[in-house]
Amino acid sequence: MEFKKESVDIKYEIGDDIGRGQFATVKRCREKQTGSEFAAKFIRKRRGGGRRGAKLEDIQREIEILTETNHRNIINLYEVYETNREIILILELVDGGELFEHLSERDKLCEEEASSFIKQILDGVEHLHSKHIAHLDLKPENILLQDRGSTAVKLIDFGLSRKIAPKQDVRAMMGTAEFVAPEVVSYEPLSVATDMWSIGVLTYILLSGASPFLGENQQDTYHNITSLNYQFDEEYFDGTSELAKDFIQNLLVKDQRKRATIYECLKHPWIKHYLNHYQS
Ligand SMILES: COc1cc(-c2ccc3ncc(-c4cccc([C@@H](O)NCCN(C)C)c4)n3n2)ccc1O
Repeated sequence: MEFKKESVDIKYEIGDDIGRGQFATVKRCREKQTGSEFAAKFIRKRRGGGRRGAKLEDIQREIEILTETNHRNIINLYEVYETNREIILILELVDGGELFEHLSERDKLCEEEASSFIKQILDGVEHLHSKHIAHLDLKPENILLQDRGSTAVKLIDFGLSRKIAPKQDVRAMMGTAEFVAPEVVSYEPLSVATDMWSIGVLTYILLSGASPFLGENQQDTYHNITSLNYQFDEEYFDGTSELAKDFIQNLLVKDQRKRATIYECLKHPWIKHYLNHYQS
């Protein structure tokens, strides 16, 4: 995708902030010609030897991934602008807020609803994994709802995503402690299976409102992850089906080769069974 050099203000009216990343701000914007609304992600470029700002190669990686993907559960990228200080991504606007803001109004979801949300996340992740793309930052704030009152899910923030060919050795220490897989904590090779662990953590939280590995501090959280220190507390999981727990247990597996794949998850009865009752 070409990086347009003219000012973004010619075509778009820039609105309020809707979200912030490490080196980026996401703002609402409106195309002047049509009145259509979009999200504009302003990413500060790293300049000189400094550490502030995003590396151009990381920005380009997200753009390549967003350009290659085309799926209803993955955010759509329309245009890219470049100034000497910033790269600006013009993206599909997602107005429903974070899935977990929706959850916080409910404390926890019934299994049909949780299964429907997870099914949509699985559909988006299946599209990524079929192209050997790992998201590597699947966490609640990167799962948005299309509109208020909608149950349509969109995955955002591909800032840490990587194309990882099978057998390729990619290591990195990144992501948010609560959701990272043991191989991230131990700085071992990552793969698309790293996303599957995060889906296990997300499912656990959607069903219980509790976070399986969260400790007093990052150290404790990492230790809980590498020692598989989690349980289905009766206090939170009373009444949760064995199928749902089996789905989670197939994902919170230390050896990534033994972890359920996206394809196995899509065939799991906890996903298939509820599909009939609760079309997303
Ligand atoms: C943050 O990085 C990305 C954001 C987006 C993106 C695209 C469309 C879009 N519409 C709305 C949002 C967005 C981004 C961040 C936060 C929020 C908002 O839901 N969070 C509300 C804050 N909450 C704590 C009140 C909404 N986005 N974010 C896409 C790619 C990215 O790498």
